[in-house]
Amino acid sequence: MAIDCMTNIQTMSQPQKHHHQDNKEDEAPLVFDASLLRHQLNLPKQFIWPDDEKPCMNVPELVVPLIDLRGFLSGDPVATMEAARMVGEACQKHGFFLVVNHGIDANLISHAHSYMDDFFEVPLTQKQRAQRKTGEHCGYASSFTGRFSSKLPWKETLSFQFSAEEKSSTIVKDYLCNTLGQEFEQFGRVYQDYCDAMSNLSLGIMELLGMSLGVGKACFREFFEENDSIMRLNYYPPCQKPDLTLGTGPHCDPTSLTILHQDQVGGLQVFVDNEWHSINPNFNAFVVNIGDTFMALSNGRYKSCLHRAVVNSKTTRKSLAFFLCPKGDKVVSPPSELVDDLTPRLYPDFTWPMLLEFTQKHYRADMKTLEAFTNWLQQKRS
Ligand SMILES: C=C1C[C@]23C[C@@]1(O)CC[C@H]2[C@@]12CCC[C@@](C)(C(=O)O1)[C@H]2[C@@H]3C(=O)O
Ligand SMILES: O=C(O)CCC(=O)C(=O)O
Ligand SMILES: [Fe+2]
Repeated sequence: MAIDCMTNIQTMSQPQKHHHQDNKEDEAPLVFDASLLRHQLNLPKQFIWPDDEKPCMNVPELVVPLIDLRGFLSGDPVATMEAARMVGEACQKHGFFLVVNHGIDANLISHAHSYMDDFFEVPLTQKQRAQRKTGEHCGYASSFTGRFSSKLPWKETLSFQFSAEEKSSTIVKDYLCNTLGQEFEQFGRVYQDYCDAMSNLSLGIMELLGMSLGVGKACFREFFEENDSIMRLNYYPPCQKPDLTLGTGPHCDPTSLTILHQDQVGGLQVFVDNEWHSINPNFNAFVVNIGDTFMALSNGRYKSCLHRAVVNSKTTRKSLAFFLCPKGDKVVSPPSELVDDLTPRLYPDFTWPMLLEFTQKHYRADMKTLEAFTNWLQQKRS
């Protein structure tokens, strides 16, 4: 069956029912164990996506600027202005861009990918030591079986909290060691270093975003200096029917800025101009995208764009996602320079924990999240 790649946005904007609301009692809870599922001829129905959301594999490549950060990182003013201009242009269009010469050690990136196997290739029961609990966003999740009962993603994830509050925080290493055991100490160290590097890089990108919006380089850098971010390891096992399911369903990141590193397999797609486009792998580059929280901080000038990941029948795919989030007590409110009679406030003040609570409890994040969240806040406040 040929599936039209022009997706029906209306369908994707509906809030999704939670598992406990629509799971039939006579159905055994589903467990995503790739080592067992790969021997089944057919996918369990929960993984089969509706026709208008099924993936298309051969999609056009998205034209995204490749932004060279070398000049910016070494303090060259001309190169910095050019990088800021390119960032601004991409963020007004779709919110996705690539950065190269970003200063992150290639060995650290390689280790961050290879250490994923140490975790995801152990038996399910061992991974479940870190089981993500309902209502929480950290820990191990095999698909999202505990949260949703349909349109399940073909993936496993391990997520953990990062805090940039203290200079030498070991929050990532401690969490991983404490939940997975002492044998994961080196594993913990790798992701602690990786998160430290990502937090640093995101502060640099915040400078460029501030310059591009005409509010100065310090504005957003200072706002995010004490970030409480989320790191997620995405592990997509091969799937016998990749044309029926998705690795990550269409969504907009509710967070502020995402820095993603994908391996050489490919699968990331972005919805631009009513069509899905691929962002092809490039080991030297990080894929950066604006999330809903930054869209609100920019008073809607910069876009948080719908994206998804497709899977394939041959190879496991891995991606590393660092989701920059403001510290919990920071009020998300656009700088006054971005608000005037022509461009009045689009969203009310909020804090990141409020938006996180909303998306976790009430909504699967999509293009209408901020609108739905605004209505929910207004109802709650009246
Ligand atoms: C299915 C989903 C998981 C997610 C919420 C979402 O609806 C789409 C975005 C996902 C994400 C990415 C950033 C971190 C996270 C906690 C968030 O706020 O949005 C996760 C959500 C999650 O894992 O629950
Ligand atoms: O794996 C990918 O390429 C995308 C993952 C993603 O969008 C996410 O984790 O929010
Ligand atoms: Fe995402």
